[in-house]
Amino acid sequence: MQPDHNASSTSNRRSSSSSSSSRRSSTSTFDDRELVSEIGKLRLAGAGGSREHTAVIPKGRSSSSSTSKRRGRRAKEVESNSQSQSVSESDSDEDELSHRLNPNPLRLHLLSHPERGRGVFTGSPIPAGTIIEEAPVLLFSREEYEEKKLDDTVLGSYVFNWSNGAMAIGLGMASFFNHSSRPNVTFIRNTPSSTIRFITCRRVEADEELCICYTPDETKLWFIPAADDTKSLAGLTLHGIESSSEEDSPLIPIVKIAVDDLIAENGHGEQSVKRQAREKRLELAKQKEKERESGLKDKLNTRIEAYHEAEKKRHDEEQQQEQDEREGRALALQLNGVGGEESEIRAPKPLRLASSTLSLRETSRSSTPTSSSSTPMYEVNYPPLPEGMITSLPAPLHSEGHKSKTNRKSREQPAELTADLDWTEEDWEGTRAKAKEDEGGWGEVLRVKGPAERENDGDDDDLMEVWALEFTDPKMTRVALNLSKEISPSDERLRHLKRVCRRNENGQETCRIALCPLSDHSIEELQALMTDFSPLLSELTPIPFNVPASGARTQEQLRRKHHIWPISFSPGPVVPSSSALWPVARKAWVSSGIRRVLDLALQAKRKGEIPVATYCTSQPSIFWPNTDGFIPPTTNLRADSYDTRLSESHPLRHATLNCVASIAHLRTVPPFTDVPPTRNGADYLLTSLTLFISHEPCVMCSMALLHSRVKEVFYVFPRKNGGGFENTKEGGGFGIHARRDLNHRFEVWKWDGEVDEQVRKELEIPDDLQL
Ligand SMILES: C[S@@+](CC[C@H](N)C(=O)[O-])C[C@H]1O[C@@H](n2cnc3c(N)ncnc32)[C@H](O)[C@@H]1O
Repeated sequence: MQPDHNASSTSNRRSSSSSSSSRRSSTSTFDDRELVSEIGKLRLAGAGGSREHTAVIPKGRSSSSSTSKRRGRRAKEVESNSQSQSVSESDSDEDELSHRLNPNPLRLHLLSHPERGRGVFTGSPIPAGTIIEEAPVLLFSREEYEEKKLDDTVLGSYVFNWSNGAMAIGLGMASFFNHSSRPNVTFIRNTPSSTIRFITCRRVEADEELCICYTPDETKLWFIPAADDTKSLAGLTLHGIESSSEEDSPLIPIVKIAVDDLIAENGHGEQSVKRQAREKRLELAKQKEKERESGLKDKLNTRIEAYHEAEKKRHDEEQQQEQDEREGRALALQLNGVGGEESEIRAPKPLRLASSTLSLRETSRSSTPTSSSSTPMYEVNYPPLPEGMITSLPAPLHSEGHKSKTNRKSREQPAELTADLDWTEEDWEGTRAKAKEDEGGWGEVLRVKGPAERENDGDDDDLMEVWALEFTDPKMTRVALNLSKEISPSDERLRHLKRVCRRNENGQETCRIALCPLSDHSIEELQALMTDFSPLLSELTPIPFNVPASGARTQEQLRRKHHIWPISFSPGPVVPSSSALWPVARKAWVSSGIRRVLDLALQAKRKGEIPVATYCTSQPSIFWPNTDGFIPPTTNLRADSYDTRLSESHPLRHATLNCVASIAHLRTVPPFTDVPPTRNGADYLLTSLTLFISHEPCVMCSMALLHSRVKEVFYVFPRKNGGGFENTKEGGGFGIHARRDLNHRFEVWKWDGEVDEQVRKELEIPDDLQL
């Protein structure tokens, strides 16, 4: 048994163990029990130094009558001693006495399971946290273990990994705990005392098997684990308590016949038999899996049928209910002395009230001009609702209801088509000239890069630190390279780097191998890994080395960065860092948008609002990008808005959300109604539109913009806390506009030109306010 360990040596063991364990069951049960019994005695006599309960397996085979008498006596002792076998049991003399009288209070015993072989079972419930056993171990050094080829013997299935590569055979019950992926017993190795402590990790019921987890990774097991049913006792053979013969065990014939058949058929050596036995087992396992799958299919079909039946029942009930209601209404009409045509009642459909709460009133037919005026119309009057209770949801954004009246409080900012930006190229040139004169004025904008853009653009000369190995002996290259692939296989952060860097330094070729980012390991960890990997590497010391943080997108970058360390070259558009290369017209247009939102924010402040304002518009067509996949914006669609949380006493009336709502509303009125939305609410889309905003939006608003598929955003004042865009290399901020893990990206630009000091002061807002 090699819990969570020794993966390398399990594979050669796999072939042998199950068949050997089965044969063991048939031949060595008696000896095992004897051994366990002796250990039990030793420990009870105090030789093991432990006073915890120890399983005692009676020596030899007794007659079944004497066994059952002993069982009966034991059961009584257990009952009189109660179930309190927990770790915190008191140390009194009385306990000692009861312990001596009752050597197996947990009524542990071995049973043979058809698939798992022998296992430890309990006759009484055991609370969680109970120490089952403190088992002494026999230790083997790894060399001794491998040299003596213990792995190829029966013992191979019973070893625990110990510390420093040593292996241990657990005595007592330790060797008989079978594996379960949902164990009820856990174990702790105690190296100073060379013992393993087994403790229940949950309550164990009477007659349940006690199992430990050999390894959480079941692919490392050297046998095919049987289904996890620690409670199934059916057909099991008792070991130790009742007499058992080899033939009793259902395990023995199955495997024995399999192995014997193979020997008879092939006459090959032991290895071949083991291999074929394993194949046979695999076949059996596959067959079982098939059976399980077909069982699942059956179950699924049953569930589908049950679902259909339930659906049908529900449908029938609904029909019945509707029928009842129709009859009830007709009756009510008759009682009120009006014509009983059920089709004339106009009751709102979704609300169902008991018919006794209904009253009818006549309404004027004139409200429905298309109906004939001869027949009176009736509406159902519901009892009055408590005052202030909202009786309907706000109408969907793209609906008649929204345009006419809604139950929402009327908006202070009705969605209106706002004025276009007022700009000319001359303005820009003028402001630039003036800016020079005054050393102020309007300036450029800077690109705010999200994490996905920074990874790709290769537009910077940033460096990152890695651990590298440096050597001059070319023979080291292979082993060092293999180590680097082992330490950081396909590491995203190193994808742009070539692993090997060769340089001719001072007339000698020096080779460096990049191992991993510096932060991944301490030097001590790395050295330990290197020594483990190959003795050749133990002579080298890893050094921290600066390498380019990204690959190259242009020839110029390649030349520059390659000088430091060889990197990959993936030509492509570089994300510009500023507006410096833009046409003057676009700069002028953007600066007028910025001016607009600052003016609007000042107006909001005058109205007593939080001074944050937005302006959303489409780019003039002369700026439309000439790229595949560009969807032209809805031209002339423009809205502006500011924060109305204070005036509307509504926590969600942030400037950005107001602006998205205004655009959505505008799309529902002429002249933007010609293209109906594909689905309800699709009007919220800001596809290919540009948004100007005075302050960096909060995370919620940034997500709303992402959701709305905005094309680009310009803002003036960054946020210290809680902004959705700014994202530093050190990991601050969210960079919501360009993340690998989100499904839309948009450009974000920050105004880097002058802002009048007075305006800046007026528009200052506390850092902790969400915008
Ligand atoms: C440490 S021994 C456990 C006692 C063993 N059942 C016996 O009869 O001696 C480990 C062996 O038990 C068997 N075994 C343990 N857990 C099992 C499981 N969940 N399913 C099938 N066989 C299991 C395997 O043959 C394994 O090599």
